[in-house]
Amino acid sequence: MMLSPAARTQSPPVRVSLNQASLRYRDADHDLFVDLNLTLPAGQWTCLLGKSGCGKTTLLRHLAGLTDDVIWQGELLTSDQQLLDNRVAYMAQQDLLLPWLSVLDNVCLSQRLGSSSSQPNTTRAMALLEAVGLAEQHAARPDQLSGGMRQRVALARTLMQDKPLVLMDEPFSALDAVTRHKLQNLAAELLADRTVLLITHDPQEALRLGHQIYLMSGRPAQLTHLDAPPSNPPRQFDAQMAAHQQSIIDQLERDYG
Ligand SMILES: Nc1ncnc2c1ncn2[C@@H]1O[C@H](COP(=O)(O)OP(=O)(O)OP(=O)(O)O)[C@@H](O)[C@H]1O
Repeated sequence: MMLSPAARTQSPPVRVSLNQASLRYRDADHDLFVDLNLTLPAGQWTCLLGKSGCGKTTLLRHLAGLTDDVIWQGELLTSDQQLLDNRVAYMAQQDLLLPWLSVLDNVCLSQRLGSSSSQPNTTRAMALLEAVGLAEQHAARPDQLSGGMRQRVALARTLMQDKPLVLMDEPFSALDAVTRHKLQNLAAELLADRTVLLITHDPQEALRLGHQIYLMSGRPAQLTHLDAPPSNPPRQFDAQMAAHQQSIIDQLERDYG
């Protein structure tokens, strides 16, 4: 079955801006970031790199509305002036699959939990499972799967949701190189018109997928805009990208002191 981007049932792509954002965990003795500015252009992918612990996941969770243990200041604006509530698909670092549901039911979960009274689109869910290589495992429980397989289920569940803002925290980290390449292409295709923020530790992945790339570093953390290739993602990796990758690694290394 051919998979196409989910039928758009919502408003056009949304631009999301964080302005002068400062955040500190209530039990921490320092700010994680201060006066941070970030714009996620509508319908484009933004990739975020940075040393472990610098605050990337916190930033993502904050955009997802999942931080209640923080002191926060700043503005979170959308181009349509609507709140982000219920308009965010969030793929966490942990796969967060429900152990008592089958793989297929996990993929359909957001539709089951949503306000819509319509039945989950199991045909699309099965097509997504086929695309991530797990159609045969649709009736399995998550604990019967490997870590990489579980990550593929979580990705299928994210791609199943029809949300204008998609936040993904290292979504391809547990995959082998060939599967990762294939699923990067699939996600780029199916989320082509969404506003995406993707965290990755892999400069090559950021260069393949990002319309724009940021490096988060320091304490309090700052964002540095890095050049992304001018072509449209997903990009093929070539000699120019390899040179680009090395310059990103050099910049990342500076944060390790
Ligand atoms: N609930 C919490 N309460 C207090 N401190 C926290 C909490 N969650 C995270 N932190 C701290 O905030 C800092 C940033 O954590 P965060 O998970 O955002 O980093 P990260 O850049 O995503 O790291 P990684 O790349 O390893 O996932 C870390 O020092 C972490 O210990």
